[in-house]
Amino acid sequence: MGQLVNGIWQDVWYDTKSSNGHFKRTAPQFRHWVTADGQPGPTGEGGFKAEAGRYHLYVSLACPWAHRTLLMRKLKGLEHIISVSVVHPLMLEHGWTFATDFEAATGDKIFGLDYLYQLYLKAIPDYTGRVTVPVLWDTQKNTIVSNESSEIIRMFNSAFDNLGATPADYYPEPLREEIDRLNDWIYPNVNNGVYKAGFATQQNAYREEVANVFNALDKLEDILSSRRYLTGSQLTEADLRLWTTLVRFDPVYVTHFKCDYQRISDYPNLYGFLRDIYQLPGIHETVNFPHIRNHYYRSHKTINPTGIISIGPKQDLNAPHHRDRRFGE
Ligand SMILES: N[C@@H](CCC(=O)N[C@@H](CS)C(=O)NCC(=O)O)C(=O)O
Repeated sequence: MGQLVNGIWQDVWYDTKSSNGHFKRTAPQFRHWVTADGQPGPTGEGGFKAEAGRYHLYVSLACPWAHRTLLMRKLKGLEHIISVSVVHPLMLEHGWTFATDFEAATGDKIFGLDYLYQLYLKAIPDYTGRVTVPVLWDTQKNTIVSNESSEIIRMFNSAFDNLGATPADYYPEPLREEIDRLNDWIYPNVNNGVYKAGFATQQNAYREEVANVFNALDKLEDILSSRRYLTGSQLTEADLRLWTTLVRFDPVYVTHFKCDYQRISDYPNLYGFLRDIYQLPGIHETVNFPHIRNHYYRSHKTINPTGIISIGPKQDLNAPHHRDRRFGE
């Protein structure tokens, strides 16, 4: 765990002292957009035209943010258009590495690098900042297009549609406002909420953060009691973004991040929603529990110094959910 400072790797843990024990996530710095015609997107520069085989996605199978991008790549049928490298699940003194001594850790398929930070240095030799996954790499311009998953999934949703992507829209125009509103509170309270609870270093900070997590889960349970997905009958990016946290919740966040007031399996609707999406075609192939559980329990030495991986819950994600029948779809 660490970061780059003026192009030099420094092995330091998150600073929570300056924020009264609260964990603060820093903003990603690469914000260009791949677009169908290469015109600039909402941020960054233009020149990143959608082309088959041009872009490469670097992910961790453990990371919920990287998982969003893998889900969208799968649902949009982009596997033959965008290739992927998978980092090793352990993130220790060198940050994410390309070691291959773990099943499904592929190494760096483009450059054969040892560490992910070396990729950031290829983009900006004196880069200062965190070295995070996912990363969308442009093999033509030899740079990082984006390291912000919420934007990468929007690109995947539409930019490659003329190149044979599966025709489906997970950010449909009529639902955009509602999706944005959902994302706006689900991200701080749930996706990042569990990290803020888990990385808190003062009791008050933890109490505040963990309460936010469960208040938000109660609200979500209520929404999902009357509709199959968050905005109704259609699966959208808001569902996918929530889901990558839910699938990690009982196996990791309950014990490792001390989010133990309730499990997802204690919420009938959230648990049904979790199983519903898990059972959609192709989705379970993006889930790798050995990466997920090894990453968290063995990488975060400040909160789990022994590196012992808990036994984990008894959970059958293939059990019937009946949400399709219940909501008439
Ligand atoms: N805003 C980023 C956040 C990604 C992120 O924080 N990824 C974590 C892994 S789950 C990471 O790489 N952390 C390394 C670090 O913070 O040094 C996104 O959504 O793409």
